[in-house]
Amino acid sequence: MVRAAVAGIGGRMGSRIAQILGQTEGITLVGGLERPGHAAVGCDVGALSGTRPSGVVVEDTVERVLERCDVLIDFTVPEASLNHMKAAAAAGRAMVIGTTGFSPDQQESIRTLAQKIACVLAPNMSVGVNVLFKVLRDIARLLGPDYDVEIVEAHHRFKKDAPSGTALKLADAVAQARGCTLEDVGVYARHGLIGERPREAIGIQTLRGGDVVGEHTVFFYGMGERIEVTHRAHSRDNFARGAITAAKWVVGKPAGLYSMLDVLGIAD
Ligand SMILES: NC(=O)C1=CN([C@@H]2O[C@H](COP(=O)(O)OP(=O)(O)OC[C@H]3O[C@@H](n4cnc5c(N)ncnc54)[C@H](O)[C@@H]3O)[C@@H](O)[C@H]2O)C=CC1
Ligand SMILES: O=C(O)C1=N[C@H](C(=O)O)C[C@H](O)C1
Repeated sequence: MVRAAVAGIGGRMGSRIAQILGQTEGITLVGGLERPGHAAVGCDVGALSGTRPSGVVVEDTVERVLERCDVLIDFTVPEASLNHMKAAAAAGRAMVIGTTGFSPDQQESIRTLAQKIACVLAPNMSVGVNVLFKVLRDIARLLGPDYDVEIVEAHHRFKKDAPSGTALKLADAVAQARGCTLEDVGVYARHGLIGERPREAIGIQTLRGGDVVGEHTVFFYGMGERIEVTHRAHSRDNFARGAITAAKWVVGKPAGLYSMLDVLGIAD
């Protein structure tokens, strides 16, 4: 039985993961972590997962949580996830990180820490989006440079980072397929007399509002036709199930940084 703990257990994703974990075989919720002062601190973890009270409460220090788990599932904020990963590396515990919005320096730190522990890092844990990551490369390669790529993502009003981690990874997949880097061709805003569209640009636009769970569309605009590929999340359950699948998969794996493509067995 895999022993999992959830960081950010009082949040939108963390609370849903706790509930679904309570109904999943082969894995059990043994701990929860929240930021100091959060209302969930001190609450019974079993009650949060919809099972019977366990006598284990949500903590506000990561070390105490790591003592009793095999894997820490983290959906928090970038700075917290990185601190949790440092602690997990010191304690020798695996991690699943769903948090998005890491800076390039923070991503580099994650790569370094993953030399010590096994870690699944994925901006989107749904099966659909991960299949899209793969398929998109083929579409981009087959269409070639004559098709203009624009990506539009929409999320709820509470989301803190933009563009979404998923949109950035979709854009990166297209850039790689075209033999360039997102750093060179990403266009994140347009305003004013900006001139004609550079052929190689990959536009990434962000919408925020209401309770939109998560929507991503990749447009391939040609002359006289276009392809639109859209993924819509109907709820957070697919992300939560993906995170739990990743947690069961990563325990016992050699140290390294893994993606959901590895978990799903569809990596190149
Ligand atoms: N990879 C994926 O499939 C998905 C990733 N996400 C990402 O997950 C992250 C969280 O998203 P939501 O759950 O919607 O946000 P949220 O704001 O509802 O939850 C985040 C939780 O983390 C807690 N937190 C903050 N600092 C902490 C600390 N130092 N220690 C422990 N807990 C701390 C907050 O109190 C909050 O309860 C975001 O970066 C989001 O983009 C969201 C959905 C799916
Ligand atoms: O913050 C969210 O809600 C989501 N974030 C992820 C991202 O940034 O890509 C994934 C999902 O779309 C929901």
